[in-house]
Amino acid sequence: MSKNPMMSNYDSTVKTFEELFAELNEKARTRPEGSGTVKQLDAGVHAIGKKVVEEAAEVWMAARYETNDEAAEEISQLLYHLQVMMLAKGISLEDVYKYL
Ligand SMILES: N=c1c2ncn([C@@H]3O[C@H](COP(=O)(O)OP(=O)(O)OP(=O)(O)O)[C@@H](O)[C@H]3O)c2ncn1[C@@H]1O[C@H](COP(=O)(O)O)[C@@H](O)[C@H]1O
Repeated sequence: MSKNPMMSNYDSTVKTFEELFAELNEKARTRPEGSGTVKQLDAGVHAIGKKVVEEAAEVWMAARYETNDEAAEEISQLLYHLQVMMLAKGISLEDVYKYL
């Protein structure tokens, strides 16, 4: 069990932010049939940007009116779409982390 209270629900079997980014990079490279990520990338930066804004609004509404678990799910979807945007633009994790 982690000593960090922010990580108290962390389960080592779940996907991390870095692991998802590596998976999405691989999808972009290999372009498997049926991948939603490939479809998003093909739709382009403008369409991906709309998804980012849509998911951000869903995070806001879930945080305001729904449970923490529902808000967490919306946050996961926002993180996913931000990663798709990073891939579409060729922005790496390091490019973002240097500003954190
Ligand atoms: N984590 C995600 C993830 N989060 C959100 N989404 C997509 O983001 C959208 C958000 O869902 P909404 O509830 O807003 O649904 P929606 O508005 O009805 O969705 P759309 O009609 O716009 O597709 C859904 O279409 C999901 O497919 C995700 N799609 C994929 N992943 C993961 O990305 C990886 C690669 O996925 P594929 O490229 O599809 O193989 C896998 O590990 C997936 O689990």
